[in-house]
Amino acid sequence: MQTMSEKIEYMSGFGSEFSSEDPRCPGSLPKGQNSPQKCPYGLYAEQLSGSAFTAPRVENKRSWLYRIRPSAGHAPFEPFQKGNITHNWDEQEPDPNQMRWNPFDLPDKTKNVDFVEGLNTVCGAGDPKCKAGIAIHIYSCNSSMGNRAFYNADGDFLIVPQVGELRIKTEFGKMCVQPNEICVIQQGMRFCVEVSEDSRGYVLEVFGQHFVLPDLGPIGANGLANPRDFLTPLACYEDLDSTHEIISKYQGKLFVCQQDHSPFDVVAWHGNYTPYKYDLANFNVINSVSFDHCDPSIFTVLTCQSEKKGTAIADFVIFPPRWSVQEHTFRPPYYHRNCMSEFMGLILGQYEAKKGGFLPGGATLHSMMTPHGPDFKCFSEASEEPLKPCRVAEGTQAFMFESCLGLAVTKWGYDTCQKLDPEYFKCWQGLKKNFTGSKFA
Ligand SMILES: O=C(O)Cc1cc(O)ccc1O
Ligand SMILES: [Fe+2]
Repeated sequence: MQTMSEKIEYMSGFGSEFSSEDPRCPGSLPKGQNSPQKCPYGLYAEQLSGSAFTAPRVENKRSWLYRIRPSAGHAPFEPFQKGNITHNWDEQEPDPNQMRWNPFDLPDKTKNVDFVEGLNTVCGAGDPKCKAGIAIHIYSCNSSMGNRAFYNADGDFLIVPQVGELRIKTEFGKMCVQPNEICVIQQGMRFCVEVSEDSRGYVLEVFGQHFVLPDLGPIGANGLANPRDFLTPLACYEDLDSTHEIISKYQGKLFVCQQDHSPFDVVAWHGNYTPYKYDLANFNVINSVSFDHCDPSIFTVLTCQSEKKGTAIADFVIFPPRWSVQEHTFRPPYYHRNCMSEFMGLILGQYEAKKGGFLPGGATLHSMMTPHGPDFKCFSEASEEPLKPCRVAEGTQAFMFESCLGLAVTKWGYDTCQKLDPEYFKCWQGLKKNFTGSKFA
């Protein structure tokens, strides 16, 4: 695939203490202290806090940015009326049905829509004011943000591109994120998305906590998503004295303000609170090599934990290409009723439990205790297939946002997008009675 990215370099590690200086300004990072009376090169020092000052050391997140001007120099914010972001979870009556969306529309070719204008909330729960909850959005855009920068005061964005490469300028430097890669841009970090084609993807927003790598327990010290495969940008500033717009997502609404310079004017920075990206192809898959279907938590890339031990406000789980070797086992996902909510998306190919109907760029939602599982065709085939070792999910990538919260579907998700498939329930209708009363059916 032709990419528009120049060769971008990154630093490797998850949540590490990084430091980076734009090579055009050697010595721009103050030595031995954060706030010198005068910073090198006449820069301003600014701290970005991603945790309470007093959070335990392992959870303490902050970065120091050395920038041409401090972020405070901007005109007042006013409401920004574009896009379909909402945190009004009462727009629709609750609906426990299994839901499936056909692929969400790419933007109308006659209009220019950027990443922020192209954000639509599908479902969610909770409230950023109380730092509790999540929102799931679909973005669909065809234009770059130009002199616009966005930051989310409410929480963190985990962005999953499905079509189109995103070139993301951040205060920390540049990232290029393609389908089958993801990135996380945490609370408060300013960024600008450039695209050169129709682009679409999914966003998981968490209000309360940051994403962490799951514990590995008996798996040991290595496996699943390895920390060294997470990539953080290198400092790269621009010095532009032209009008820029800053868009803030604050308490579920968008606001815009103007300033007379680029916000991407960070010459050097250090800290452990940064944006990062991850290539899903680097996921080290661990699974049963004897029998039975393991729970999909074995495929957790990142988790955002609730206060309740082991219970996620949101897990980001993938279904990567892998070997399937289990003996005397029904190998696809089992039939399931879950106390958690399961929102699934498809980046590429087909999902093993539903080879028809669930399409790349579409989604499903199986709410709390809503029964779901393999469709009729999958069940019939997998009950009879010879159990040889075989590759599954080759050339595909499905994923799940799993949450302990009950998710409410928005008006956009239910109605405006016009993608909800009323026929979805039919995929389980062919599951007939096989019971004969005799042990050997
Ligand atoms: O398709 C789903 O519903 C997701 C899922 C996958 C799996 O392998 C086991 C349980 C589960 O909920
Ligand atoms: Fe499930």
